[in-house]
Amino acid sequence: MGRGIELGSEMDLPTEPGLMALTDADVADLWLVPGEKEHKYTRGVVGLLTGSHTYPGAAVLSAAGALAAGPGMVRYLGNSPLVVPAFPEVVPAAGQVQSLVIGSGLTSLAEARARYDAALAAGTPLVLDAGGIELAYERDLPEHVVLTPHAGELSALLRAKGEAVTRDDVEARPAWAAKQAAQLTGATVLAKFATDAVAAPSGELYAQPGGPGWAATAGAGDVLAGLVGALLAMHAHDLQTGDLQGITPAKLAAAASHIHAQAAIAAACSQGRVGRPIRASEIAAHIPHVIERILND
Ligand SMILES: NC(=O)C1=CN([C@@H]2O[C@H](COP(=O)(O)OP(=O)(O)OC[C@H]3O[C@@H](n4cnc5c(N)ncnc54)[C@H](O)[C@@H]3O)[C@@H](O)[C@H]2O)[C@@H](O)CC1
Ligand SMILES: Nc1ncnc2c1ncn2[C@@H]1O[C@H](COP(=O)(O)OP(=O)(O)O)[C@@H](O)[C@H]1O
Repeated sequence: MGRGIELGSEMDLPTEPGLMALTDADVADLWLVPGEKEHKYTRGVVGLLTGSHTYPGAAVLSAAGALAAGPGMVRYLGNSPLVVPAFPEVVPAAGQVQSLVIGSGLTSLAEARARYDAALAAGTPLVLDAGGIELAYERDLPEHVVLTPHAGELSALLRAKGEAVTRDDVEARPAWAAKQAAQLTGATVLAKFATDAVAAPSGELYAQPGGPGWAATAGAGDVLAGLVGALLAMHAHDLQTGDLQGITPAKLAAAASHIHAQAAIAAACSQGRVGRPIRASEIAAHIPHVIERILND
C-alpha cells in the first residue's frame, strides 16, 4: 500500500478530505522491475491512437512519454508520419495491447471509435486525452479508463454531463471539478493544472505538485498521456482481473503525474533557482533518469 503524504491547505488546491500526494517511495512500491522470466509481451504493450497529419508531433510526444517508462512494446496505430522516423522501436502495426491511449493530436474520432468500443468490450485500460475525451461524453465508463483533461477540456466535459460550470469555476476548484468528473463519468480523472488533481469515482483523490511553470508548454500533456498509458499497461493484468492489491488506476495516474513533474524539474531546474525554458520532449528525455533515481536511491 502507498505511503502517500496527507495534504493540507498548503496545496494550491482547496483542502479536501482524504487528499493525498504520492512520493518517490510510493512510485517505487508500485513499479514492476522486469526479471528474467519477462518478455516484451508480459511487460505490457501500449497502443497509441494519437496524432494526425495536422498534429504529427503530438504522436511523437505521446510515444516519447510511453517509451520513457520502458514498456515491453509501443504500437503506433495512428497516421502521423513522424513517429517511426523519430522512434524506430515503435511498432507501426495493430495487435495485442495492454493499454490504449486515444486522443493527443487526433483531429477525428471516426476511426478511433471502433478501437475504443473494442477496448471497452475487452476491458483494456484506456487513456482518453485532448479530443479523445469527447468519447467520455457518451456512456458510463469503468475506473480503468483515465481521462486527462486540462481546465478547458474538464469544463467542457462537466457541461456535457449536465453541470453548469465555466472554465473559471474549474480553475477555482480543480479537486472538486476532478471529483465531479469522476462521479459523472465513472472514469478516473487526471485533471492537469500547476498541481494535477487525480480523482476516482470511489472517492480516491490525489493532488500531485507539478513541475515548474516552464512545464506549461505545448506537448507536455501529450508526454503525460503516453506515460499514463505505460503505467496502465504495466499493471493491466491486475486492473483487468480486479486483483488490485492497492494499485488502482488513480494511483497509477498519480504516479505518472509525479514522474512527469519530477522529470520537468530535472529538465528545467538542474541549476536550481529559477531554472530554464524547456521543451516537452526534454521532459520525456528526463523520465528514465527520474525512474532510475526513484528505483535506486
Ligand atoms: N506538437 C503538437 O502537434 C501538439 C499538438 N497538440 C494537440 O493540438 C490539438 C489542439 O490543441 P489546441 O491547443 O488547439 O486545443 P486545446 O484544447 O488545447 O485548447 C483549446 C482552448 O482551450 C483553452 N485551453 C487550453 N489549454 C488550457 C488550459 N490548460 N487551461 C485552460 N484553458 C485552456 C484555450 O482557450 C484554448 O484556446 C489537440 O489535439 C492537442 O493534443 C497539443 O498537445 C500541443 C502539441
Ligand atoms: N503552471 C504550471 N506549472 C507546471 N506544470 C503545468 C502548469 N500548467 C500546466 N502544467 C502541466 O503541463 C501539462 C499541460 O498539458 P496540456 O494542457 O494537455 O498541454 P498540451 O495539450 O499542449 O500537451 C500538464 O502535464 C500540466 O500538469
